[in-house]
Amino acid sequence: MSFKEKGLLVVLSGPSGVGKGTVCKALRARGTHLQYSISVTTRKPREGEKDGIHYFFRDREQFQQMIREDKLLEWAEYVGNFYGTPVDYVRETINAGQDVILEIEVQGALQIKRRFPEATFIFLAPPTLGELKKRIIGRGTETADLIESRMSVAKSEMELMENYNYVVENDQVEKACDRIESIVLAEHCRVDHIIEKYKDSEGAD
Ligand SMILES: Nc1nc2c(ncn2[C@@H]2O[C@H](COP(=O)(O)OP(=O)(O)O)[C@@H](O)[C@H]2O)c(=O)[nH]1
Ligand SMILES: Nc1ncnc2c1ncn2[C@@H]1O[C@H](COP(=O)(O)OP(=O)(O)O)[C@@H](O)[C@H]1O
Repeated sequence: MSFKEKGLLVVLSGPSGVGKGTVCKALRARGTHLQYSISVTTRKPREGEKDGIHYFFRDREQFQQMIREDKLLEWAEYVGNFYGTPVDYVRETINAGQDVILEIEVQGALQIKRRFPEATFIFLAPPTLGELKKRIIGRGTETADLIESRMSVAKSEMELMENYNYVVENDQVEKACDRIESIVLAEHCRVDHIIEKYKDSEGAD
């Protein structure tokens, strides 16, 4: 019997500074079987960042046009810049049977929850709020004022944890990667995913 299995949409989110970027980079380095969506942003490229590799860098007018043309699965304004996920890539990759991971902030994750509830939502959590603060300070990208406002945003973002299917503590990067890999494996065996797979295969021998 042959059947076509759709890929999963995995949404990895959590407060700024928790380590989303670091964990995604480590998953890539491991060669974990996931496809990484490239977001569109209006923020300026940082040194070493390339268009079409790290982000699609666009101006505000181009971004607004993508919203009008319904080309974004979700989008959010974050610290004065816009970020969004191109919908075509996600749809095509999932339909081709491959799993896609999105590394996005929490507002965007909540939009996906409304539009695409069957996605797998993983909240990356810090071991403690004190540790989160240390990481934000350690990254050195924020001024003292901004650190306090990031922390108050982070506290309210922590309360959104209940909207997710899984919480992964990012105590150690490699352990967090192990947990995410286990979740993806388990999601492929979920009964509703399997039933969908057989429905889609009706008529196949
Ligand atoms: N909603 C949404 N958030 C995104 C998207 N792409 C990146 N982000 C988030 O935007 C935030 C800022 O990203 P970035 O400017 O690259 O800075 P950094 O990740 O904090 O170093 C991070 O929390 C990202 O996870 C997207 O397509 N949609
Ligand atoms: N498990 C971890 N233990 C200690 N430091 C970490 C861990 N994960 C990430 N970090 C550090 O925390 C800071 C924020 O990580 P980053 O990936 O930029 O967060 P985010 O993408 O969620 O904003 C970085 O300096 C990173 O090296």
